[in-house]
Amino acid sequence: MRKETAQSYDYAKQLYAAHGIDTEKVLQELEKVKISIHCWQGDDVRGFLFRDKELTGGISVTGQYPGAAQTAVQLRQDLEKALSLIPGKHKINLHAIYADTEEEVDLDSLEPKHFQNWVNWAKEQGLGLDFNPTCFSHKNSSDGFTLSHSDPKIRRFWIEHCQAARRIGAHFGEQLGQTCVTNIWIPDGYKDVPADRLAPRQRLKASLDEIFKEELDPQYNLDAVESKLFGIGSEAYVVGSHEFYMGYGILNKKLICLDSGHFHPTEGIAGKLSSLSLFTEGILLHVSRPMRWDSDHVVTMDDELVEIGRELVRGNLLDKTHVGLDFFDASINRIAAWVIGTRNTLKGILRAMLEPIELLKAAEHEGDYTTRLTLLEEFKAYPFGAVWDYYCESHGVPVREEWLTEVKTYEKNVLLPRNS
Ligand SMILES: C[C@H](O)[C@H](O)[C@@H](O)C(=O)CO
Ligand SMILES: [Mn+2]
Repeated sequence: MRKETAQSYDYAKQLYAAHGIDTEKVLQELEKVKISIHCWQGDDVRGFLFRDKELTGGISVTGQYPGAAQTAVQLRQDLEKALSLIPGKHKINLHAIYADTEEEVDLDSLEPKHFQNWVNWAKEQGLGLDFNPTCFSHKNSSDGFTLSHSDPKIRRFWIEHCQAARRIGAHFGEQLGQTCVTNIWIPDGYKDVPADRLAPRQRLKASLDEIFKEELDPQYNLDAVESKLFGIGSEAYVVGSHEFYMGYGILNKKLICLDSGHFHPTEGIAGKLSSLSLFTEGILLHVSRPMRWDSDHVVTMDDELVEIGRELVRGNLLDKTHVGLDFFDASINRIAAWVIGTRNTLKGILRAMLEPIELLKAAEHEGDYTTRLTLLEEFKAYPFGAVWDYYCESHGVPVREEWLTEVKTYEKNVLLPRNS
């Protein structure tokens, strides 16, 4: 441990201790937080199954930064690099299109064997895996509808894909000894105001009932459902809205996924966590950064991230919440994107753990809002960065922006040659 890191940490430790905050305990708690890092930042959501297919489903990646992973081997190599720059042990979130197989296989016929290379790798690295059926970028989703499609044949295809995905998820959980969260998101919706909002929702509900009919051991697989307000081409109506999935998830004991980019442009998700936690089996977060729309910018230390961290920590919700990321930016180095977004998410949680929660709650309880505001504001300048640096260094990962040098070297030696 470098002298300056240890000294700054000791100073910070004393400052926090004066308010009853035990930084050693806080870091033990932070150690338990696993972030589910989405693989799709590494290759702009292309996957390996249908590489000639354009990205559809009302989502979009912009930017032309060189060095995107072209193969599963490259993607794993890039993830390893990113993981080496992030403190703690985490999970990797795969989409079905990331099957690593020589076989020509369609989404409805996917099996665990098509992901065995991922499982072997995750075992070697001590990582967990999460999973998602890919209900977009496919010929059967070309008109924007999948599980709520009016054609029963198309619906059947997507039902079978989601059923297959859950089995793959359970396989991950069983093989890796860490529960896999399998999350269903579909793009279904209309560009313009529909005449019938109900029928597609009835069909979606029936499809989900079929998908979840097979009982899977919750120790291996947990199901989640993800809503959205609008996408490109589904501006007027999305079948799987927040209200739809909130009802479905509560009634059917599924995790509800909140993606921070999937609500009204000024609506945050932090304030929803306490309410949801009272009624749901659990929550899945897709921490993202919407800019004017669901633009999936890299997560930064903005007010929303700070609030999400606070709600998770103050409400003791970390045990009930699976914290995943969801952004894809091709205008910057993709490994840097993972590192910035994941380190920020951990830092947001750490910052919240280092606030004088009991003092704040007591002040609020007594109606002493002056003390509440004073503490909140003064703690913004407390040296949480010194505690973070200590955490990074004690985990053998670079402190502060030092990690960038490693990413730049990797870019020169590994990423840029991919494009030559
Ligand atoms: C790749 C997508 O971002 C992901 O499946 C989904 O979670 C989403 O957020 C779509 O907007
Ligand atoms: Mn999402």
